[in-house]
Amino acid sequence: MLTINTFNAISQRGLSLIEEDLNYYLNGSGDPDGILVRSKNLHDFEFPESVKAIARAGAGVNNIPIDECTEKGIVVFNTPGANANAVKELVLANLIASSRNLFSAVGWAQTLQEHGDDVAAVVEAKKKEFVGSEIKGKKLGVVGLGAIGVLVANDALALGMDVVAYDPFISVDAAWRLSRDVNRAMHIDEVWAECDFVTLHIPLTDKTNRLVNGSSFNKMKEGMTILNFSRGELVDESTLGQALESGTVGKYVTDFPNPRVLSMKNVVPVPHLGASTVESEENCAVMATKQLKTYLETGNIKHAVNLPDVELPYSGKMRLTVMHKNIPNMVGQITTALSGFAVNIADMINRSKATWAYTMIDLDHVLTEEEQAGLKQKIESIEGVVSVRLI
Ligand SMILES: NC(=O)C1=CN([C@@H]2O[C@H](COP(=O)(O)OP(=O)(O)OC[C@H]3O[C@@H](n4cnc5c(N)ncnc54)[C@H](O)[C@@H]3O)[C@@H](O)[C@H]2O)C=CC1
Ligand SMILES: O=C(O)CCC(=O)C(=O)O
Repeated sequence: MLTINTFNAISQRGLSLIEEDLNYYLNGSGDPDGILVRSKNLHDFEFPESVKAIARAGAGVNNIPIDECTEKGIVVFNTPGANANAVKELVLANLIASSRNLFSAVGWAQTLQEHGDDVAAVVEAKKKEFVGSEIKGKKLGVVGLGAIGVLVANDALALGMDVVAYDPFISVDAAWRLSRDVNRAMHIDEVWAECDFVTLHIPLTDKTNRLVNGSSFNKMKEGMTILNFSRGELVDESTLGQALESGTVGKYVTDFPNPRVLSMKNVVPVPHLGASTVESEENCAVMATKQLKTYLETGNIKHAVNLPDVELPYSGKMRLTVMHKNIPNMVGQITTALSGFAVNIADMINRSKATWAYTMIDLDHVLTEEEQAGLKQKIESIEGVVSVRLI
């Protein structure tokens, strides 16, 4: 039996894939084989030794200590694209709503009951204070052209906007999906200088932390709106307040409110709703659960952030999986360890991603419990090996 524990509210569509499988316990013990999580911060979490994999039902993995997990032999998955449409729709909604002052106007209208039969007259007298602008013909900057950024860029074009985008690391897949009418910014400063709206769709990493900072604000077109549905830390809050105060930034729409940002003027706080649709929660939960179960049951890897995709049709009687550093002579040492157990290799695969690698070897017969323990111990003692499983 395998155990999967969950953090956060995971959609029932995903949970049923565990509950209805007799080989699994859901939230069954303190020593799970796998963890399903959404936004819970796991940086201070003590991972039990039993944990072999974590699946993030969502895109951003900054809540998971990836390097620590990798060193401990834990594979970390996410669900690329599974919530992209939900975020895109909310970004477009906020693009229009912020341009039309919709939230403050609706907030005001909700207070009018006391005017009784005069409500219509009060509305007509005051509505000029909420006059907005159309987004058609305005320039939108999209920073990050991944699953979400591409959808936002293409649909903003359809709404009549000029779109300029910046992503020096765009994938070939994303480039194929991007409309050729999206203009390419060669430097992020072009986005700051030219755009009426900028929307951020990049991961939070050491390199992108405070990507939008005092120097960016100095280059910005006066009064621009920034939409941040990626992560709060991408924007330097120590200089944001002044940029909003001076009007350099006209509005800051953020999915990541905190006390500091809430005290600033012209902030539109959204309570982290980017991925909060029934459809997106189901997509993420189902994808994350399937990836996690596939890894636990077969060793095959799809959409891990710390290892490459590795898939090998099961062709032997028993499977050996080894997660190890991407250094010379690892496969040689693993097969040498196997040679002591008089077992033939039916098939094998080795793939690497940056400094880490993964080797799967199908064996032509089932080893005894004693042989399995001996083999595991031998391979675990190879320098650079962080996880060994026999499935
Ligand atoms: N508000 C919410 O509920 C949600 C927030 N997110 C956030 O949005 C982020 C993006 O999500 P996806 O589009 O699904 O991710 P993705 O991985 O498909 O795309 C990210 C893109 O950013 C680009 N990029 C990385 N560093 C960059 C830089 N310095 N400048 C320009 N481009 C850069 C990458 O090349 C990639 O194309 C996630 O990492 C997450 O933090 C994602 C889903 C829901
Ligand atoms: O699970 C959620 O609601 C948050 C989604 C998110 O922020 C992400 O996928 O990066």
